[in-house]
Amino acid sequence: MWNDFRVPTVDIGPYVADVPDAAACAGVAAQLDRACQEVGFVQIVGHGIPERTIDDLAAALDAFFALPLETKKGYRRGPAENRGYAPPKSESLSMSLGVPSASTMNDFYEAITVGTEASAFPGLDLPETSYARNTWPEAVPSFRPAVEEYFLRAQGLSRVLVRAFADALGLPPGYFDGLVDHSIEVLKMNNYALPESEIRVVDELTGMGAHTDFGIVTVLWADQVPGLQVLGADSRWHDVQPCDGALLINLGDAMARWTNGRWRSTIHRVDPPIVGGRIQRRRSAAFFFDGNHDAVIETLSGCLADGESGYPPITIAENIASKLAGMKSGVAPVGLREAERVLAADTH
Ligand SMILES: O=C(O)CCC(=O)C(=O)O
Ligand SMILES: [Fe+2]
Repeated sequence: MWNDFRVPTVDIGPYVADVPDAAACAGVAAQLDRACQEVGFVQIVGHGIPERTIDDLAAALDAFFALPLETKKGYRRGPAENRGYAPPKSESLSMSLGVPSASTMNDFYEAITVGTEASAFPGLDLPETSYARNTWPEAVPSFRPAVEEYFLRAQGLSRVLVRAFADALGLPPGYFDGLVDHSIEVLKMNNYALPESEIRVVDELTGMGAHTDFGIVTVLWADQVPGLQVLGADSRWHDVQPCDGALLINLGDAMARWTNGRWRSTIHRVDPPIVGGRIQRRRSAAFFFDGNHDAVIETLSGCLADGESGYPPITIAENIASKLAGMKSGVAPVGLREAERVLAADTH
């Protein structure tokens, strides 16, 4: 495996501080700019999210996924609503890029998803499609408070990150604030586990298919079980595991579109981690900070190449809807340039 690849670590502490120090923030912004151009994945330390909050999230996730499958299935929602429980093999992430998986089998993760509801913004009359009501699993009473606490923290960190991104891109301070003040936010908690009986077909199994994330930035908590792989600029897949105490972040489609590809919406996937012939259970929680549903993503003037952009304007909600249709219903979006990158990647 190619060893030059590294996910840079950035201490976001100066931006989280009560009284930010301008020179320290400028240093952080410069590091972010470099990391976002070269890799599109960053390990964030100094994020200020208490260890206890993260431990409680992990415990909530464990308690939920330990429920019997039939109980969990009671929390399913329709394919147009990005909420509730998704059983193993009910979704295919590579189809969000329009790329069918080689095995034609869906991804084996199971997930439960919650997000910001329209009722959080009573004056705005937000559409239920992007801001659907949540289904909380009442069978695990500790789930909701633990997940809500983490959700608020991840939201706070995302808001800090987009302020740092504006600085890193040389934009006016707070440039993105008006585009994220009623942001679509979704926390997708993933469990990669399989019954013993299914392990024989391991060659055909995909934990989560290759995809880019749909929004602005994702805050990704993952345990340290291997499996996550990132497609580097060298067209090879690289294993990524978070360091102790770090949260991964990665950029989504909106950032690649705004910057005309200067910043990378990095393709990633999850392979089944197999140790001693057994699939190891792995858990993650991806907080997607997607931006206002009605914000138009149009390439920043400073990022046009000879006045041109490779990406036509699109609203945040339109982009997400086309991706979800691929992932949940198999309706492939067409002509996505990232699909070519997946097809060109080294197959190992
Ligand atoms: O499980 C992981 O580490 C990645 C999850 C992910 O990429 C996603 O939910 O979009
Ligand atoms: Fe992802």
